[in-house]
Amino acid sequence: MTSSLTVRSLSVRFHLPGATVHAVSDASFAVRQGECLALVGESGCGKSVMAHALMGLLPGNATVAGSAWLRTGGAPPLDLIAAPERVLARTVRGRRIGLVPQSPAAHLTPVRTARAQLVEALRELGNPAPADELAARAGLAPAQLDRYPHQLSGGMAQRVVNAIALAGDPWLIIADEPTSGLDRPLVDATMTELRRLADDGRAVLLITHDLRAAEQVADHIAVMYASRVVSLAPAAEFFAGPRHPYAAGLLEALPSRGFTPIPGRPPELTDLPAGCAFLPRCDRSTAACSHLPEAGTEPSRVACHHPLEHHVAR
Ligand SMILES: Nc1ncnc2c1ncn2[C@@H]1O[C@H](COP(=O)(O)OP(=O)(O)OP(=O)(O)O)[C@@H](O)[C@H]1O
Ligand code: NI
Repeated sequence: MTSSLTVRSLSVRFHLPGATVHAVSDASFAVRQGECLALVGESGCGKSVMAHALMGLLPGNATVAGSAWLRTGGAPPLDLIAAPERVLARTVRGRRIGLVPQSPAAHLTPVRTARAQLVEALRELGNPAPADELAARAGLAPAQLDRYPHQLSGGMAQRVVNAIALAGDPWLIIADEPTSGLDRPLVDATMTELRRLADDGRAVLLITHDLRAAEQVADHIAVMYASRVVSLAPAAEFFAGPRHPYAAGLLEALPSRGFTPIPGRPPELTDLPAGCAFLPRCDRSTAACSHLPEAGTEPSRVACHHPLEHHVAR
């Protein structure tokens, strides 16, 4: 059986005094063996919260609903949302799923060298591979590993956490902005490495603002807007002509496509409308849009009452 992660109707709420943050709403998608799914969307739309929900890393004021079934060869299927913390800690985090955290510097211990932290991860996860080898794959020279976190540039710290995420040889790699602070050649190298991991029979969930990087590596593109996955499409289709007006807007905002920003701002996640959250920014909206659009069906899903036509030959 093909290994996969299948997320169904995942919702995450944060309870604050006097307000509820709707960080992830009714998200469904799958990542299969050999595939890379890129998750894109503006800052604050819920991408990292989704990653943390899958890893069991949400804070105490969060409630989670839905399911996320992890099926990988040999091990019994596991619903990451229902699984006890003990099981996630012992069998999932670092082992079946490796997370590249979004803020590398915050995840490194200041008083120990990068090497000490990578060696510890390898030992804990029972991986006999030499630290230098893992580091080299992440684009780090052995001498750079001997530095303390404050002696690392942002790009080097990024590469250290990328290497640590792979220390347990995980089946799924969730990479949350793995290229922030990296220059183009290192972005390309990181994407090549992620592609290699997927091609080796693993799976990659890439969270990124960098659509150009996503285009290099992803098989499918999921777009989040205001806590919802509003579009999910094969990458070739997405880049040829996205059907969701928000997805189209994201592409038009790229420097290579004219740099036209989407006017307006996303709504507050404490105060989401009942209908389409993109309505106030959308030039295709009608009265129908005050009702929530259906999520659509795979392989090319578009949660919109008035999707754009696309002209890709099927
Ligand atoms: N512990 C928390 N308590 C309350 N709200 C939170 C908490 N953690 C995250 N949020 C809120 O959840 C929303 C989604 O945040 P998230 O970090 O997932 O965004 P993101 O899509 O990853 O953005 P970026 O691209 O900037 O990383 C934000 O509005 C954020 O303020
Ligand atoms: Ni984030």
